[in-house]
Parts: sequence; C-alpha cells; structure tokens
Amino acid sequence: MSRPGSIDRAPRPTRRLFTDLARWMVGLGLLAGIAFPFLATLLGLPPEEVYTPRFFGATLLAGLAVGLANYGLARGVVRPRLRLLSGRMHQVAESIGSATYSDDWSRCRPETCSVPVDSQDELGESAAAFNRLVGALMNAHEVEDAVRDFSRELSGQLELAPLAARALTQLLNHTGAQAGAVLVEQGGELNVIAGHGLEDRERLRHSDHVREALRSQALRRLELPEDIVIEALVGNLRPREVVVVPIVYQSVNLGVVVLASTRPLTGERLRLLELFQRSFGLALHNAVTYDHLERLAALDPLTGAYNRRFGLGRLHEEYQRSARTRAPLGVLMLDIDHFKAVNDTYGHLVGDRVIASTANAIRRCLREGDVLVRYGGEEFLVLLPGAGCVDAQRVAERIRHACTETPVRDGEQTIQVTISGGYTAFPEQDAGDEDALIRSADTALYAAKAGGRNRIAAGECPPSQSREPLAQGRSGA
Ligand SMILES: Nc1nc2c(ncn2[C@@H]2O[C@H](COP(=O)(O)OP(=O)(O)OP(=O)(O)O)[C@@H](O)[C@H]2O)c(=O)[nH]1
Repeated sequence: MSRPGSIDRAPRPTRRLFTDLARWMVGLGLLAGIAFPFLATLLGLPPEEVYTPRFFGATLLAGLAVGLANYGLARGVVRPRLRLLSGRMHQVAESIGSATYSDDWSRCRPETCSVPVDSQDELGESAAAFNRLVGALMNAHEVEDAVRDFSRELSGQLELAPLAARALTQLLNHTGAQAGAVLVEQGGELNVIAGHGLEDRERLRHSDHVREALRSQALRRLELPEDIVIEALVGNLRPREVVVVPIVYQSVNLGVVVLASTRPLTGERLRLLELFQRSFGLALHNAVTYDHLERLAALDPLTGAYNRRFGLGRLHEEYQRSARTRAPLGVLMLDIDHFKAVNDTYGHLVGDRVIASTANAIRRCLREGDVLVRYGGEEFLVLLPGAGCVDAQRVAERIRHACTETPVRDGEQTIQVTISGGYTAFPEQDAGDEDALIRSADTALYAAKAGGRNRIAAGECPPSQSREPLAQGRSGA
C-alpha cells in the first residue's frame, strides 16, 4: 500500500539522465584506467615498467578520455532523438490545444495528431505510449461531445413524446442498435412513448425484463443465441443483444429504454449509454413534470374533463384542421336538465357528484380522439373529430340515453337526471369560424330545452343529413 509521500521515493523517469550518464561513463573510464596496469602485468608486461606513476597517470587519462568520449557520443546520438520526440509531442499538444479552443477537431484525428513510431525500442515505446495517451484524450473528447450533444438535443424539449423520440434516435445512433423503444411510467402504468423498428412494441409493457430492470434500477443485457428469432418483438431483425436501461431520476423510476442490436454492444458503448442514462433521466423528469402540470392546468378537477380554456383551444385546433382537410368535425353542447332543483333538493355536494357522474356517462359514449370539455357549471361541450351531422346526432342520443341510465345514489335516495343537447357539424354547417359552431350547437340546446328537455336538437345541419330537426326524447326528469 502506498503511503503519503511515497511518490517522492518512486523512480523519477526524467531526473538527471545526462548527469547520471556522465558520472557512470567517466567513472567507468577511470576504473578501466586504474585496472589497466594490473591487466597489463597479467598479460606479461614487466611490473617495474607498469607500476610507475607515469604509466598509471597515462592509463587514467586514457580511461577519462574514453569515458568523456562515450558520454559525448551517447549525448550526441540520444539528445537529438529526444529533442525530435519532444518537438513532435509539442506540435501534437498545440494541435489539441487549438482544436479544443476552436472546437474544430477535423485536423486532429488520432492518425494525424500523433508521433510516428519507427522502432520498438524504448524511444519507440515512449512514442507509442504518447500516442495512446492522445487517443485516450480524443476518445474522452468524443464522449464528452456526444454527451453534450445528447443533453443539448434534449434540454430544449419539454413535450414528452418528441423528447422520447429524439432521445431514442440519439441512443440508436450512438450505440449502433437498430431498434428500440422508450417506455414511461404514467399514473402507475408503463406506456410506450416512442419506438423504432419494433413490430409489437406494446408487448414490452408486460415484459419481465423491463419490470426487473425497473425493480433493480440496473441496466440489463440479454445476449441472445444465434438461432433465436424474436418475431413478434422485432420485425426482420435478428438481435444478438437486447439492452434494457432503466431511466431513474433521484432514485425515482421514470421509465426504461429498450435497445435491440444485431451485434453485442461494446464496453465503450455501454459506458456511453450509462452517461446518456443520467442526462435522459433529468430531461425525462422535466418532461414528466411538465406533462403533469399541463394536464393539471388543462383539466377540470371535479370531472377530469378538459376545462373551458383548454377545450376552446382544442376546438380552435380541430376547426383549423377540418377547415384545411375538409374532414368533418361534430360539435355537441349538453346541459343537465333542472340542475338547480338537484342542488336545491340534495345540496351542492350531491350536485357535484351528479355533474361528475354525468361526465363519466358522457365519456363512456365517446371514442378515442373525441374531446370532452366542461364548458360551464353543468354544461358540457363535446368535440367529435371525423363526425358529420348524422354521427353527431347519433352520439348525442347515445349520451342522452346513457345519462338517464346512470342514476346517482344518495343514501336511500336515487337521483336520476336527464340532459338536453344541441349538435352541429362542420363543414355541413358552413361555419366561418369555430365560434359559429358553438353558437349553432348552443342555440339548438336552448331549442331542446324549450321543446321540453331530455332531447337532442339539430343546429345548422342540412335537413337531408339529420334525421329529425328535433329528436323527441323520453319524458323529463
Ligand atoms: N353543485 C354544483 N352546482 C353548480 C355548479 N356549477 C353551477 N351549478 C349550479 O347549477 C345550476 C344551474 O341552474 P340553471 O342554469 O338555472 O339551469 P337548470 O336548473 O339546470 O335548468 P335548465 O338548464 O333550464 O334545465 C345553478 O344553480 C348553479 O349554481 C357546480 O360546479 N356544482
């Protein structure tokens, strides 16, 4: 185990190389000068000629000269190479520096921003190590860039569906996976918000692997054998690996990303995925919060229907779409009959329950894409995209029946209310704007009230299209 300060005692590669070299070479030269006279006597030279101060002096001088010459040669050969190496390293460092500040890495790729390696000796190995260091630096830069781009791409997006679609595209690009999906938890349910290349993405909602990844909050890798074909999950693709990545923000599960790839993901790509996981967690958290707030702002708390402000916004959008495409748009105005009497008899709380129960009864008669709006106290606006006058009348009648068949209980008592309604539809009613549609349905509603209530009346629908101008209902409440 290393202790504090132990680094000082570790060998230091750059310390006094040439001083040490000079000491060793001169020292060895002198040692050879001292040893030479003894060697000479062993070789047969007469000792009286060898063991003299003159002879010793001469061999010492010769040893010193050889030592200095060796040092000079070593310095002359090694130094220029080292200078060359450090010069190239400086150039590479400058290129990386200017690429960092100009954010233009096009001229500094690993193959160009490197030192040529022509040998496998220690200098070659040093150059190769330097190149590896540069490669690691470039890689770190690429990862940082990818994470920054990913975060930037997501940061401006607060809408859940576009955010999930963008994140999925980026994740597929960066991991090399060919298919995938983003599932998000909404109201205790996992919903598929974005998908690519998957045949039956809804099945993922019930996958054990998805549940397990959420439970453990850990990435799961499923390596699949060559011969397996997940027909229902992935169309023509034969994935070799499926990765399930939980998306978590501050320990709270937000959803999962599922990626399917024909090649197993490399360690680097998985690490990148883990970095993306964090950015996506934050972006998804913001989008889920935004979605939640938007819903709260758009919904009427008593009935769960859209509030008037949001509903009129939707009417504007739907009208614009219909005006553009000439696709029909049905509009209903519905109002509970004699509601004041309900309030007066049973109190406001029971009145509220009647309003909520009526909204539920209406909702059950609608199809996906229809819009239910609480327009006023006990008045509802319903938008029926794709419905002409005949369909609008049919839906209104269905609602009227449903409301009479949905009594509200208050202790022993059963409260049964009826509704009246007016309908119209664009473009059969040649309305110049959406307000004209509302006015027409509203006028029809008042006609229905005036006609005895518990009935549905037509607005400005052409007579040939609507079966009866004033559909007769059952007796009032
Ligand atoms: N309990 C409850 N009552 C409400 C709410 N909003 C409006 N009201 C009441 O609903 C009643 C509506 O009464 P009116 O507009 O006279 O209509 P009505 O009694 O239904 O008569 P017709 O529409 O002509 O059949 C009023 O008494 C309002 O106070 C609400 O959110 N909760």
